[in-house]
Amino acid sequence: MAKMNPEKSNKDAGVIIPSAGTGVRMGGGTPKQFLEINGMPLLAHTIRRILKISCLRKVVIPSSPDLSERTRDIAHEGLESSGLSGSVDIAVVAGGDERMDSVRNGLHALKDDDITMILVHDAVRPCFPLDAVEQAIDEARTSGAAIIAVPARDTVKMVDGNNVITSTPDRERVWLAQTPQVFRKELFVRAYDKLGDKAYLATDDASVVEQAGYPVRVVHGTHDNIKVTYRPDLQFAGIWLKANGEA
Ligand SMILES: Nc1ccn([C@@H]2O[C@H](COP(=O)(O)OP(=O)(O)OP(=O)(O)O)[C@@H](O)[C@H]2O)c(=O)n1
Ligand SMILES: C[C@](O)(CO)[C@H](O)COP(=O)(O)O
Repeated sequence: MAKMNPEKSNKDAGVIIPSAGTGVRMGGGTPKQFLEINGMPLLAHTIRRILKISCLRKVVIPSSPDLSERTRDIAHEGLESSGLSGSVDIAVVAGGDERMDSVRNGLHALKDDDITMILVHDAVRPCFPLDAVEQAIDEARTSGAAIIAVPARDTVKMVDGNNVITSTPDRERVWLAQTPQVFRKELFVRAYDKLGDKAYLATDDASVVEQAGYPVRVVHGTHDNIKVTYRPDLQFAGIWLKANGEA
């Protein structure tokens, strides 16, 4: 029987970092994950912080094929600077048309790996809270699925096609989904299998699991954990990363 590398033996998680978007809302031609913040691509910041999660064994990055080499270079630089070359594997795979297609491809690359937990984290969320992620991993180990989210700060309105308010949901029960989102591998695979070819567009990973009928818990995140979407978000992320010792 093949001997397990001792540096990997206590690591049982894989992370999918979907990075195949084109950044339409950011504009400007360069996909936002390659824009520089404090002298480093946004994707590099996200990877370096993700590598601080102690149970990670494998990082899978869905990327558009023309940018896969650049993506691989950024990922390997991150791995080397974190001193984890011997204990974490990296794979870059093809992304898909929608975020959920990219995640599906990432999941395919992890299917046969000897891991029990899967995290999914946007390439463009570099300011996530590590302690909350560890809590979400613990929660998902026990209950199957947990995501980082924050309660709504503002009053929420449901609005019809004519911009008329139709209802005001109870704010106490409205949470905004972020990433990382964490799942037991066998449950996440089953949820995607259950979807099959159904035409269903999930804008996050928990939705796929909810559709399959499994409960997903929320763990309190932070409002700082923004998804870099518009130009000013780059500035916020730059300040946050400096203030938190991340270059
Ligand atoms: N087909 C897609 C679309 C998105 N993503 C990734 O999913 C994350 C969140 O998506 P979003 O912020 O919407 O990124 P973009 O799709 O690039 O942005 P936009 O919607 O403005 O075009 C990003 O890391 C993005 O690269 C992906 O891997 N594959
Ligand atoms: C997964 C996500 O980041 C959770 O908030 C979000 O749903 C992604 O949405 P987008 O349409 O790809 O920006």
